[in-house]
Amino acid sequence: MSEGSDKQAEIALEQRHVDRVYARLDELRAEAAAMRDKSYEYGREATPEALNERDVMLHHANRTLQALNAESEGLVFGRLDTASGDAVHIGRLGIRDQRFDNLLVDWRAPMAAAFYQATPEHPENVVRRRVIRSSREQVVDVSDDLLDPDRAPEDMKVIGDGALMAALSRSRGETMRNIVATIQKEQDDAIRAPEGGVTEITGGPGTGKTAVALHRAAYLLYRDQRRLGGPGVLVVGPSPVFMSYISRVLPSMGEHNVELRALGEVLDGISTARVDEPRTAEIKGSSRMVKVLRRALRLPPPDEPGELRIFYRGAVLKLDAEELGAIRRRLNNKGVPPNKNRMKAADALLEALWQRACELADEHFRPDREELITEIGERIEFHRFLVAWWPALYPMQVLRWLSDPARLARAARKLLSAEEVDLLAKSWAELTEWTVADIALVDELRVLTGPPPKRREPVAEAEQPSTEAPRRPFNYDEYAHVVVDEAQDLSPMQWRMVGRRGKHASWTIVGDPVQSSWPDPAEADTARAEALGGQHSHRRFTLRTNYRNSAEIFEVAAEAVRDLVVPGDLPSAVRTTGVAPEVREVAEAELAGVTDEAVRELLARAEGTVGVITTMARRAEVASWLSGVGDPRLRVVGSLDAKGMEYDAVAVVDPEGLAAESSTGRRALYVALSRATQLLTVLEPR
Ligand SMILES: Nc1ncnc2c1ncn2[C@@H]1O[C@H](COP(=O)(O)OP(=O)(O)OP(=O)(O)O)[C@@H](O)[C@H]1O
Repeated sequence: MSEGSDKQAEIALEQRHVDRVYARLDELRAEAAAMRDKSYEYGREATPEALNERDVMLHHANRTLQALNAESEGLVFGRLDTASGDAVHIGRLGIRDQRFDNLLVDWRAPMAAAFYQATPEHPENVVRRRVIRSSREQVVDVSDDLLDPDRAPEDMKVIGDGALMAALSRSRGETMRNIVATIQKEQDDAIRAPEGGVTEITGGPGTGKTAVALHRAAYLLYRDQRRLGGPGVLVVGPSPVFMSYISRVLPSMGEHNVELRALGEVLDGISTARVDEPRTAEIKGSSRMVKVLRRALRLPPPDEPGELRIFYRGAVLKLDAEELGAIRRRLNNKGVPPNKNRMKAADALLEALWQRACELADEHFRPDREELITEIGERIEFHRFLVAWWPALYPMQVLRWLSDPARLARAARKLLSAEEVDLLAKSWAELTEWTVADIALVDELRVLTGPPPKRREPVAEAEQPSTEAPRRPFNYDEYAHVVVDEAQDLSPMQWRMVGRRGKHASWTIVGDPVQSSWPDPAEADTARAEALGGQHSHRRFTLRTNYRNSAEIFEVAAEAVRDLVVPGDLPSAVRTTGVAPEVREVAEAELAGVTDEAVRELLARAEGTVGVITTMARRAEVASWLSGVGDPRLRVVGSLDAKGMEYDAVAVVDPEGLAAESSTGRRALYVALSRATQLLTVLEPR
């Protein structure tokens, strides 16, 4: 038989199994739906036992349905043939037939581990590993690795090779796909590492860090649904664009109970994607801000009343600015969050008024302490004063007050330079929308001020809490596991914010120091260590193969940072396409026209997405050059939004400008140049 007809025969063989799996899947769906309907019946009886039973049934039925209804494409993707002659099919979920025999083994089950772990050197009882590729319910291809030729039966067929290469060469769509069929051994080691403590995954661009982190989340949820499922898993990533790009990976594996948040969306009730100029973001992210904010809270409110004057039984009791200042200092020194100190503030004022009354006492005026305190304490004018002098503090308002350079300079004395104060004050004075770096400051202030009285913060229209109520309590901090992607870019203030969400969590931390856009890694490391608390167990995995870029593209990207790193820090790209990137110098006046032309050419040549990456400052300008293109596969992004993203073809416009704009220079360029899977064009203004 020819290789072609052998392959058709093997495809037909697998199709028969796949048909059985889908038929059984239909049965299981029907059973789960029936169970859900039955649980409603139970509810009608309304006894506490029946209601409890109903809730358990309903929860179970809904979870099962959710898992069974996950994207059905590629449900069965692998098969292992063992030395003892058994065949095991591997899939995105586990399915048993009516006799309870395995029709499909979940990729996360121990039985499936050999699919990822077996190598010709250590075949682990596996003779042949097969990757099955399907389109909907139709098997279209099989691809085999023969791991143990000596133990293979005579008639065993081995078809084609390179399931991984085929997967990597395929064009990319809007969203990231799961990689369950082709997870590589070094990746699988990180995915299946124990849950507790901190698991750190590093590696260069395209080594699959994000993919591995998401598959690890799915794996951990599968292995310990009870511990992780309730408290939940949080995944934090750089931008909303990125979160949307990775949003389908977990649901495609049947996992819905994972919260995905960009750094500008971590705090409940407010979300932003706006970024500051690098220098401003750097100051806002620095841990010096903790002290600045602490001090800012101790300052009197901007419209603080200058004196307190109360008429009491013919006497005028007066506290002047100096006396009020001394009372404020004493209250501040107690270290209690100001919103929790409001009663104490009232008591301190009344006590000072009593002292004043004592000083004024004579034969006509004989004040009584209890009487004075009760009477003045109930007066509306006293309360008006208190509200103005010691107002309830709302984090966003406190931050907005710092747009006054004099006020900020007081809070930042000896912490920020005059130039830094100006930059920050200006950024808040010109505020139309909060920035991503502000969110961590607002979160810090939330803790420092303490909870304000239960009245909605007077926020501007754009900052109104989103109407979509979070499923968990506001600013929930009980996640059982937190995944941080692109961790190299978190500022110290952002580490503090994320750390608050995982007080009792185990962690998966994913990043690449070489791609860092944070200028002071040591400061961020300290904040990170604090955020992770006293986690003792710490394991580290390094991924060394770049699966995204063609070798030709990665060669150009690596050039940008070659002299900044040791050779071992750069991954090796495994796939050659024979297509060299195009690097062109263009006169500035012609840049718009040439960009338009180059992008149209990339769209014509690439099957999937095309990304145009430029400086943050020129984003809108470059987008306007391309407004006539009108192809939904085209994306124009600034360098920061390109973090973690991937496109089939990329045009990098103004690479030198991009490096110059970032505080980490060529590292930012390295990120931009390493986004393409197939084609890269670089346009450098002359
Ligand atoms: N084992 C694999 N099989 C198939 N595709 C893979 C595999 N590993 C990684 N990929 C693909 O390689 C690309 C890069 O993966 P990913 O985005 O996770 O890399 P990364 O290390 O996070 O990159 P960066 O640091 O540049 O953000 C993705 O398209 C991913 O699906």
